[in-house]
Amino acid sequence: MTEAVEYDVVVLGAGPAGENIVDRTRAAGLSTAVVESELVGGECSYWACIPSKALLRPALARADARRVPGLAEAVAGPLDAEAVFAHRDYWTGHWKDDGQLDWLESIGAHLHRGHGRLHGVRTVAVTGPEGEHELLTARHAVVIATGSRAVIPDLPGIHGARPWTSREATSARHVPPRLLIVGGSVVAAEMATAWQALGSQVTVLVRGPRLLPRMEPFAGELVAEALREAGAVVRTEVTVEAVVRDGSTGPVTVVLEGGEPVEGDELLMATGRSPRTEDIGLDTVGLTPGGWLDVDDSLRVVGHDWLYAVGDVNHRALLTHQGKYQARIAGAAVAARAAGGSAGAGGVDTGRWGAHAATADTAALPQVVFTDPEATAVGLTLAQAERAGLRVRAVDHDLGKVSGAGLYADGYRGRARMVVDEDRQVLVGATFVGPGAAELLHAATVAVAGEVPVPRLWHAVPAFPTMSEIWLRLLETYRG
Ligand SMILES: Cc1cc2nc3c(=O)[nH]c(=O)nc-3n(C[C@H](O)[C@H](O)[C@H](O)COP(=O)(O)OP(=O)(O)OC[C@H]3O[C@@H](n4cnc5c(N)ncnc54)[C@H](O)[C@@H]3O)c2cc1C
Ligand SMILES: NC(=O)c1ccc[n+]([C@@H]2O[C@H](COP(=O)([O-])OP(=O)(O)OC[C@H]3O[C@@H](n4cnc5c(N)ncnc54)[C@H](O)[C@@H]3O)[C@@H](O)[C@H]2O)c1
Repeated sequence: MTEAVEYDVVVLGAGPAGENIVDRTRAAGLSTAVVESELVGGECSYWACIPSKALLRPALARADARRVPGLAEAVAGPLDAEAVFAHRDYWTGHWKDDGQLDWLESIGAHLHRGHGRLHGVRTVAVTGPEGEHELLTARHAVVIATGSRAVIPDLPGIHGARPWTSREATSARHVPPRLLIVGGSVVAAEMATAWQALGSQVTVLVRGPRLLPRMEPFAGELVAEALREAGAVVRTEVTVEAVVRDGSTGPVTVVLEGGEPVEGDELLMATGRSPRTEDIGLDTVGLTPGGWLDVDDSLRVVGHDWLYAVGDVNHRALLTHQGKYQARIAGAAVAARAAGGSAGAGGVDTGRWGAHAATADTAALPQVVFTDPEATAVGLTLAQAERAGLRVRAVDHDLGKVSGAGLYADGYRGRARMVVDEDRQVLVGATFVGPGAAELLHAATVAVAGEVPVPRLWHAVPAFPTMSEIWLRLLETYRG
């Protein structure tokens, strides 16, 4: 081990959350090093958001075009899978991180390639690609941004069956004739949409009663309906008991409870994530390896005033934009504390919606699921608001009844809901499901995070004829 190199801040993991904390702490004038064991840009850039959206965009564009009179006939044919893969490969930078390295250099951050582990308080040990060792110390903070990985449940036969995880599902170079997907949440719904459009016969095996269980029930129902119309099989309330695959290239069989076999050519396990914390030296600072990291609202690990955790690893919200938000908040908090501010005193504001509190993680969390139809939501669902003890009223409206939606697509199908806190007269949640609904979401995020009073929303006039007129219909329904 060579002599320790000292920085103000050391970041473990250069995914979107890690990159953003580097950016914020550098902007505050702190010296920052980041340790990365794979590719700078993280899961999101190479095996998650970016490649999945590159695969989905042609599928959604074709679905939209097929609903436009005068255009539908021109897009009746199959997608050109090779061209779609080439588009995906371009967006992942062909799984090289050169572009991100240029950016790190341009902001004066130091990259240490290798596997990082905590080595006691404010210290990180790095094992490089050739087995070389480095020791980094941090004057102010160490930030853990090591993300998450796919979980494969321990079913009989599963490992010999070489299932796909989200990594293979986003980077595959061939279209399997039959793709089985186990899971019913976001990865399952998006990958079913993409691969069915690319030409696979997709079967989704959902343990629960519907797709997208964290959203309003109508979201999963509309997405399942559309998947079925596209030719996919969506089965709910089924339990997978075992997986069988003989040989290296043969078909794979999923055995359901009761013994029913379901055969496919590939199997995607879209069954959730676990934190990458089992081998990052947590035990050297009194924390338990392998778990999600418990943080306060300024993203500081509970009980450690020098240790922060941002992004998936803290389990507050497993979304890129939210990890980046946390990184902006934590970066500002690290800088304020380094400048001498302390909690409750000058410079550090950890109150609700304060500069150093990630309040939106719990009060205004937005998500877009890029299925056909798109399923988008911010804040609380009706059920979540009721569970939180709020006195709420939900109002729904058919999105297809708005002129903008009708013009967008023939036979437009979609639905919207807003959840109003009756005591405070503000929105605490909103959901829009329909083709093109992704771009409706941010207005709702502003209304929820801004706690805009419902009477004031009447003065936010949506342009005619856009889909945003759904806001007027929701307000009218609410007024009765
Ligand atoms: C298929 C799929 C699609 C998704 N699509 C979206 C989407 O459209 N929108 C969205 O908001 N979210 C999406 N997500 C979620 C999103 O990918 C994650 O929330 C996001 O990547 C988390 O960022 P992160 O920086 O916390 O972690 P990661 O992106 O996982 O990055 C962590 C980095 O840390 C590195 N690392 C780990 N351990 C060490 C160590 N010991 N030493 C050094 N380096 C280490 C890793 O190599 C990695 O580069 C998707 C997820 C999946 C699986
Ligand atoms: N567009 C987006 O924003 C986007 C896209 C993809 C992923 N993500 C994020 O990535 C994270 C991971 O997504 P995900 O869908 O992999 O995980 P998830 O945790 O959202 O859902 C996992 C699902 O798998 C099911 N499951 C678990 N074990 C099972 C088993 N043995 N048999 C059958 N079903 C089982 C669970 O019931 C659950 O519904 C999520 O937090 C998601 O928000 C976001």
